[in-house]
Amino acid sequence: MSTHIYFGGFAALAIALATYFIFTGRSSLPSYIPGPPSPSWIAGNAVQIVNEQEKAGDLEFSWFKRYGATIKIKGTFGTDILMTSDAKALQYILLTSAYRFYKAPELCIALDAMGGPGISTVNGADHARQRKVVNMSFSETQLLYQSIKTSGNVVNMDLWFGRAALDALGKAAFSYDFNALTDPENSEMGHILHHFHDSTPSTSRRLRVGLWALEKIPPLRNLLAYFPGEVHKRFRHFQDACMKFSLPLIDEAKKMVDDSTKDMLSVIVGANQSENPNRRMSDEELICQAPHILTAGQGSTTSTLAWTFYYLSHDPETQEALRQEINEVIKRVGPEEPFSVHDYDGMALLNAVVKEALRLHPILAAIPRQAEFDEIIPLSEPIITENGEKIYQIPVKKGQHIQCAAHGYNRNPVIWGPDAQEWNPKRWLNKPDMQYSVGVYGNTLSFGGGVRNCIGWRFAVMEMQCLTTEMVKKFRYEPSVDTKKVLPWPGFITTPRMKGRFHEGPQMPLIVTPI
Ligand code: HEM
Repeated sequence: MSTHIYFGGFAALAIALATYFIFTGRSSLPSYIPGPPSPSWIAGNAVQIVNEQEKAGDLEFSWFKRYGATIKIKGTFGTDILMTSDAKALQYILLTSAYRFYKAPELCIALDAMGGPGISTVNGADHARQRKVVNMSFSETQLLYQSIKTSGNVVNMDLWFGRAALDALGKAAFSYDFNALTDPENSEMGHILHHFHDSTPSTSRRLRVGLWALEKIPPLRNLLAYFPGEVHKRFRHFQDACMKFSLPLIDEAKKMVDDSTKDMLSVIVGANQSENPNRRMSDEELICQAPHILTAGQGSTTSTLAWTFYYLSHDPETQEALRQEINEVIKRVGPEEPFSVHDYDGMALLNAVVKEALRLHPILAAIPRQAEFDEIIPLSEPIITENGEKIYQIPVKKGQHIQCAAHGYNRNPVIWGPDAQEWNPKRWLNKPDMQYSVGVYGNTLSFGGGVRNCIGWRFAVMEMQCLTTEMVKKFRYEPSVDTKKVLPWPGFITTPRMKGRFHEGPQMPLIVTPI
């Protein structure tokens, strides 16, 4: 049976390839847009971004430095990709145009394989419908977080933050205890998520070609269920674990008559039931929200927190100033009183530290989009052609693939100044208004932008404010001998990993001393 399926799959792939090369032109973008040479016709520059750099973003920076803020790179089978770190172009693509640029199909297929068709992978009217219902859960949620425990002198802060972020998300999103902090050995979800992105090769040529084929020949997606690979098994395990805990919660929430439980999932279920029946999410759509919230919310917050403490450990002056800021709030509100949202938002240095870590380490290296119509994209940094002409607008055709470069924009010196590559939280203390609006928090691209920006950004910021405050109040941080070997690994999401020891999972080994 499966031999027939694979044979059929390969035959369809061969036909699609032949059709593609006969009927499509090779270059979809104007020839004056500069860009790096492609090392591979099959996989293009896209594979280089993950395979040929030690630190996420370095390669893209070298291209932007050489060719300008908007460039052309190559995707699978020689297709053109427009990659931009230009503020005006990003504002146009992500905010002004809303659903005229869809999330790129390649990414939706990969995310579907992880968590099924939920809010992160649907487009257009379906996205607007799901987003409306899911949005309510984020406006009503109170942040819950665990008390802090450490086990020794050198602590893998990424592992620790991963557990804290999972438990906080479990309580706030599902009123469910994953016991990642209290019983880490037996927390199934804790284990799955800590190694979730290990070897997720958004990297290899095979994967690129596979995603290309799945995009061009949708029936091939039915074969995914038979795929034997390790990564795929991990995703299936994750989806099964999500079903196990979320199905009973959804059933219970449907029966609830009052709205006393304010976790995200029950708010989503409740909001869905009060929706016009034609606009309601189906049970399948409801079930898929849990894996999407977990995959989108846990690793991202964990890595950002790990980098925040990496920089604080290297910057004792800021660490101490932050401790003082925390102590001033404690003096004002009282030693036993919890800080309010207003207190956290009023802590200038705390927010500067969180914004600077987010700016330097966006979780998604690029936010991929695809034009749904022919478009003219405006630029603030012109392309200068070989004969010196300045180009301020680029025409793109329906179907054009675009990469909104998060690293590139977040460290673009035209926007952030000559020290854009450096850790400098003070830049946020007196920051002038920016000319273009791109992102929701500090105007970085780290939470995306526009109609499908990060729905959990406020939750993530609160979580990072709370955990950073608690951890700085109680402990002091210094780099360990291994800290300098930690690199931002450019996988499906960027995670901190030890050089040459990627397979061990995300790590941030710091010396932690109780105060
Ligand atoms: C530091 C933490 C986080 C970062 C850096 C981050 C980043 C992002 C980015 C860049 C996107 C946009 C992707 C795109 O446009 O293609 C996104 C979307 C999303 N995020 Fe986050 N995120 C974080 C935390 C969270 C949390 C805590 C949650 C849930 C509790 C969450 C839930 C989501 C969801 C559901 C989407 C899809 C929204 C949609 O497509 O409408 N994120 N996130």
